[in-house]
Amino acid sequence: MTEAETVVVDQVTHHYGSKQALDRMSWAAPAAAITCVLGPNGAGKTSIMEMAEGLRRPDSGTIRVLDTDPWHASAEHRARVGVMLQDGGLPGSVRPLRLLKHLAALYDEPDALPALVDALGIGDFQRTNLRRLSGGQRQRVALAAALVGRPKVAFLDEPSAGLDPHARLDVWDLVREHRDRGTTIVVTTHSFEEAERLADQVIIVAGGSVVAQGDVATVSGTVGLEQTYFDLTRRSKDTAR
Ligand SMILES: Nc1ncnc2c1ncn2[C@@H]1O[C@H](COP(=O)(O)OP(=O)(O)OP(=O)(O)O)[C@@H](O)[C@H]1O
Repeated sequence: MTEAETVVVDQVTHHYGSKQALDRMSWAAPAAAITCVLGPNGAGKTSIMEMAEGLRRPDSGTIRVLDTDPWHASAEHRARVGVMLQDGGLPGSVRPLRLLKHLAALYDEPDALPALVDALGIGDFQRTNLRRLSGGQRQRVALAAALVGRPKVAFLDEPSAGLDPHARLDVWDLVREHRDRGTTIVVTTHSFEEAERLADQVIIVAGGSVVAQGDVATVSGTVGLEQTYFDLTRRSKDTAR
C-alpha cells in the first residue's frame, strides 16, 4: 500500500456456499479521488464493498482501508469510514432531519447539516417519516447519512440509481465536493454517464475479477467506455462458461 492509496484489495477470493463471488480480485483506490466500480449484475461489486466496509470477511486475500484490516477495525476506524448500502438500511419510523442530527452528534467534526440537507434537497421532506418517503428521497437521506461524519473514505453502493436527473446532478456535485475536501470515494454504478462524469479512476469487474482499471480515458481507449465495457464483460462471460 502506498501513501497515495486509501483502499487496497489484493487477491481477494470469496464463496457463498459453493458459489464463487470473488476470484482473486485486486484493485486500489487512490486517496482523495473518486473510483467508480462498474460491472454486470452478480459481478461481485457489493460483495467487495461489504468486505471493504468490514461487514463481511473474505475467504482469502487481503483488504486494507486507511492501512487497517476492515474486519478487525476499531470504532475509531469505523468512524472515519462512510457507508451507503444498496438498500439503505435506514430506520423507517424516524424523520430525516432527526436521523441526521443524531448521526452528526456521533462525530467530532460533522458536516454542516443545513448545507448537506440543502445540497440534497432533503429540506422538502425533512419532517416526514422515512418509511413514507419515495425510494429516491430515502436514497438521498442514505447518502447524507454516509457523508455527515466527513469520513476519510466513503463507500457508496449505487448512490444515484433511480434518482431523477436533478437529484443525480446534486449527488454528483456533493460527491465531488467531498472528494475536493480530501475524501476517498468508491462508488458502484451501472451508469456509463456517471462513471464518465464523476470518476478519477474506473474499475470494471466481471465474474469476480477486475478486467480493467485506470482513468476514464485509458480504460475507454479509442472505442469509448461503453464499448470497452461490453467487449470486456461479454468476453469474460463467454470464457467463464
Ligand atoms: N448473501 C449471499 N448468499 C449467496 N450468494 C450471494 C450472496 N450475496 C451475493 N451472492 C452471489 O455472489 C455473486 C456476487 O454478488 P454481488 O451482490 O456482489 O454482485 P454485484 O456486482 O453487486 O451485483 P448487482 O449489480 O446486481 O448489485 C452473485 O452471484 C450473487 O448471487
